[in-house]
Amino acid sequence: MAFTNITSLSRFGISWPGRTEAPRPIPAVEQVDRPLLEWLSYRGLPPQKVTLSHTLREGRGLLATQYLRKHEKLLNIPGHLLLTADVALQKSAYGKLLERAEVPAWSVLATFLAETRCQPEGAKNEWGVYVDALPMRSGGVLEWSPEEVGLLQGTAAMKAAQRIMLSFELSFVELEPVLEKAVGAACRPLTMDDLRWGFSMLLSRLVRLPSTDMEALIPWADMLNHDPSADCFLDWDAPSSSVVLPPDRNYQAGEQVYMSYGQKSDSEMLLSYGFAPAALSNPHNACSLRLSLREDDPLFSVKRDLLLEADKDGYMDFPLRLDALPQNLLNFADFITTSTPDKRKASAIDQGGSLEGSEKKAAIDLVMEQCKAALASISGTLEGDQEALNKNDNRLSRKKKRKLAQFVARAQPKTVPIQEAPPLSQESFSNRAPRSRNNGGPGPSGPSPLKVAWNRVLRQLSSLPLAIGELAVIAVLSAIGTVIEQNKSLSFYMRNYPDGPDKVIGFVDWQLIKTMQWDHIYSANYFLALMALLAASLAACTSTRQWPMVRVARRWRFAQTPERVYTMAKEGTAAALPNADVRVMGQVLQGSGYQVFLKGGSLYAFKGLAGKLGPIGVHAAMLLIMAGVTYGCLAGLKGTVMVPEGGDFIFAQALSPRSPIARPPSGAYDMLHVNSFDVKYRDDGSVDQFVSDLSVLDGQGRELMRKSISVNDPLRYQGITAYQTDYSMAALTVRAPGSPLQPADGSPFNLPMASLDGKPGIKGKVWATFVPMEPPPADRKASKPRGVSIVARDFQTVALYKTDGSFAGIRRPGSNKPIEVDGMTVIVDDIVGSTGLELKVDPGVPYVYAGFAGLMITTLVSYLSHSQVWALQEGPLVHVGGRSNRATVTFALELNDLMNSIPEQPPAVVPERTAAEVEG
Ligand SMILES: C[S@@+](CC[C@H](N)C(=O)[O-])C[C@H]1O[C@@H](n2cnc3c(N)ncnc32)[C@H](O)[C@@H]1O
Repeated sequence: MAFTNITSLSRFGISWPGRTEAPRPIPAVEQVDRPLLEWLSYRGLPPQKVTLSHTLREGRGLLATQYLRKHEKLLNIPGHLLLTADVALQKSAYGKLLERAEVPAWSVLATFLAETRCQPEGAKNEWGVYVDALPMRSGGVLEWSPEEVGLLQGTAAMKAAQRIMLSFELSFVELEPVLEKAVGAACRPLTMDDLRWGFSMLLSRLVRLPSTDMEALIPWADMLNHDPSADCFLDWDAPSSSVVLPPDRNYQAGEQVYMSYGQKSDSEMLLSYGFAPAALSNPHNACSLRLSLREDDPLFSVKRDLLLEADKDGYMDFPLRLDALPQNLLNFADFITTSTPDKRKASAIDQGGSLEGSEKKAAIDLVMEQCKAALASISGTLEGDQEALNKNDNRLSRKKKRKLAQFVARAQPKTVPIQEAPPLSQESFSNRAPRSRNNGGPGPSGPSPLKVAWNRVLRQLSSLPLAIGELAVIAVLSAIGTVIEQNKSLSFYMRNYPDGPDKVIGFVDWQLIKTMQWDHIYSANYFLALMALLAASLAACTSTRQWPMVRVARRWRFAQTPERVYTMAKEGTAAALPNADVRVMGQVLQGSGYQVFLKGGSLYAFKGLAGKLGPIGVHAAMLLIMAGVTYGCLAGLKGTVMVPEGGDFIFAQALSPRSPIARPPSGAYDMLHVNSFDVKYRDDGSVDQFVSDLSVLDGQGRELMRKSISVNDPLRYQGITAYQTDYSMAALTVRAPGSPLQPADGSPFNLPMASLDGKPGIKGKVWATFVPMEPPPADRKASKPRGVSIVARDFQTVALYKTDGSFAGIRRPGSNKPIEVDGMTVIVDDIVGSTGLELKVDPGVPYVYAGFAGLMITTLVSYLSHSQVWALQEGPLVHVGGRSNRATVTFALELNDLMNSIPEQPPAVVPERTAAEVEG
C-alpha cells in the first residue's frame, strides 16, 4: 500500500537528503571553537571519534574522524558533564529561591542559562564557556514575531505554537516574582527576553535520555544535527556511566554523524528547532484525516444512530503518518462502507482487532480515496516551495522563516504529533512537568531507576479504569457481605448453607463461605488489600492529576495581547468594550467576589478556586473513611451476651479482639449490670420495643453510669457500645401448691426455661418449663415424671399442658388467676427475661464519621464553578474574555451583566485646530 511505505515517495521525485552527503575533509579546529574544546577537555571529556565543524548545511555539527561501524558506541560523555536542573539549582545564584518556589525543571535550567549568559566576562560561573558557545538564536517559535506566528492561523500547528508560547508566558509569570526577590545576584536583573532565550535553547537542545527519563543539556552531544531518517538516540549507558549514541549505520571518516530528535512532524521541527526537514523527506510527518459518514448512504441514519449510541460523532479525525495507518481508522472506514451495520461494529471502532477479506479491502479503498485527496493538496503546495525549503538552514532569514511558516500552514492543515519517547523534546515544557528531584542513583544527576519506576507505578495507579474496577469489585464483595450473615458460628453456616443437593442458589455452601472468608468478608485479607489498593489509587490520582490542576489554577495568568485574551477564553465569553477602563473592570469584578490582579493594563481575575480543591477533598474524605473502616476492622473488638434480669458481667469477658493488634479500652474492665429487661407491647398485642435498664459499675460496685437502652438507642461507655439486639426467657416464677418444689411458706419459686427452637417440628422463639407434681421417681428411665408443662412464646401469655400432653389452659403472668391441672393448682406470677446485648469497640468510628462529614461538604464544594476573566487595555478598548468550568450559561450572563455595568469613559478630547494652525 502506497501510503504505508515511505519508499513510494520516490514517485514525487524525492530522495532522502543529508544522509547521502559526500564525506568532507576533516577540518582543523577553528579558533572560535578553542575555548569550548579546551573547556570540555578540562572538564574531563575523553578523546572522541568525532570533531566539530562549522561549514555544514545545518551550521555546526559533528563529523566522523574515522570509520565508524553501525551500533558501535559513539560519543562517551561522562555524567558530570550533564547540565540537569539539580546541577543548575546548586550553581545558580537563584538556586535557593527557585528551590523554595518549586518551579519546574525547565524554568530552573532556563534561568541558569540566562543568568550565566548575562554574567560579565571574568565573573561567569563554571558553565560560562559552554553557555557562551550556545547560539544566539535557534529559530524556534519563541523567537518569532506575532506577525510570523499569525501565518499559522487556522492550523493545528498554530495550536502547538500557542501551547509553546503560553507555556513560556506561564513560566515567566511564575518566575518573575521569584527572581525579583534575589539580592546580590552576579548579573543584572533577568528580563523576559533573557528567559525567552533560555527556554528557546532548551526547546532546541534539551535531551531526554530514554532509559533514565532524565532531562539534561549535554555539551558536545548537543552539536549533533537531526536527520529524519536516522533511528539512533542519545542514551545513558549504565556500564560506562556515560552518554552514548549507537549509530544506525556505518560512517566514513569526514561524514557528518546525525541522530534523531524524535519521530516528529515538520511543524514540530519548525516550532521547536527552527528548521523544517526537506519536503517529503520526513517519514514522521503527520496530518489529520477526517472520515465522515456519507449522506448519500441509504444506511446513513441507521449508522449515525448506532454511532451516537456508541458515544461517537458522525465523523472521526485520524492522525495519519506516512508510514502507518491506525487500526481504528480502518475500523471506522469499515463501518462507513459496511452494508450490515450493527451495535458491535459501532462500539468496537476504537478496539484493536483486524479486518479480513472484502471488509478490509473496502475500508482500505475508502482510506486511499481520502488520502489521495489529502496528499494531492499537500504535494501541490510543496512543489512550489520545494526549492526554497531544500535550501533552508538553521540561521533562517525572516523571509525564509515566513516561507516555511506558509509551508506548514498550507501543506499540513492539521498536523498532529503522534510519536513516542523523543530524546529531544519540548513535551515536558508544554506540559509543565514539575522539576524532577534527584535522590541519588546512577550518574551524577539522573533520576534513579527507583524514581523512574515509582513514577510509572503512580501513573498506573492513577488510571481511572483501574479505580472503577477496584470500586466495582468492592461493591460486589460488599453485596456478598450484606447477603451472607457475618461473623456467625460455624454451626450457623452449616445449618443455613448446607452442602450436597441443598446448596443455596446451586453453589453456595458453608465450605465455600469459609474458604472465601465470606463469613467475615470486611476483615478478609483480600478485602483489606483491595481497600489499600483503592486508597493508593485515590492518593496517586490526587498527587498526579488533581494537585497539579490546582497549582495551575492558582497561577495568575495575564494576557499580554488581545489575541491571548480571546485564546484564554476559548469557547467562553469574549468582547471588546469601547471607551472602558480596565481598572474599573477590576473594581466591578472585585465587587462580584472575584480575586483581581492587575499588571499594567492587563487584568486577571478568578473565583471559585475551592471548586478545584473540592475533588481533592472528596478523595481525602474517602481515604479517611477507608482508613477508619480498616482501623475499626483491625483494632476493634466485639461480642454478644445474653444476661438475665439482675445479672451482670465484666465487658472484657464478652469482648473478643478482631485481630492481634486490637486492645480493649480501659472501661472494658468495668461491670455491666442488667437492672431489668422489659418488653413493651402495642394495643394490638404486637411487640413495640425491648428495653433494658443497664448500669455500669466499678470494681467496688459503685454506679458509674445508668441508661435504659432499646433497639437503635445503645449505651456508649468509654468506646464500648452495647446494642439491644436479642432477648430470651430465663425463668418462670410460679406458685404450685402440691408440687414438691413449692416452698412451705407458699412463696413463689423460679423454674428455669429452656428454648425449644430447633426441636422436632418447632422453629422460632419458644420456651418451656415443667412443674413436677411428685418427687422424681427412683428409676427415671422406667417411669416418666408427672407434672404440668408450661410453654411461652412471648411475655404476655403462657399455655399449660396436662401430664398426658393435652391442653389445659392459658394464663397471663401476674394475673394471679389460678388454674387447676391434673388436680394441682398453678399460679403464674412472672416470666424472667434475659436481654441479648451486642457489644462493639470500634476505634475507627470517629474517623468514619469525620470522613462522611468531609465527603458531604467537599462534594458540595466540588460543584462550585471555577471562573476566570482576562482583560487587556488597548487604547480606549478593553478586551475581555472569560470562561468557567461549570454553569457556563450562567457565567456568560453574569459576565455580560458585569460588562454592561462598566460605565463608558468619555472619549479623549481632541482639541480643535485653529484656522491658523490649519493654514500653517
Ligand atoms: C542540538 S542543536 C545541533 C547543533 C547546532 N547545529 C549548533 O550549531 O549548535 C539543534 C539545532 O541545530 C539545527 N539543526 C539540527 N538539525 C538540523 C537540520 N537537519 N537542518 C537544519 N538545522 C538543523 C537547528 O537550528 C536546531 O535548533
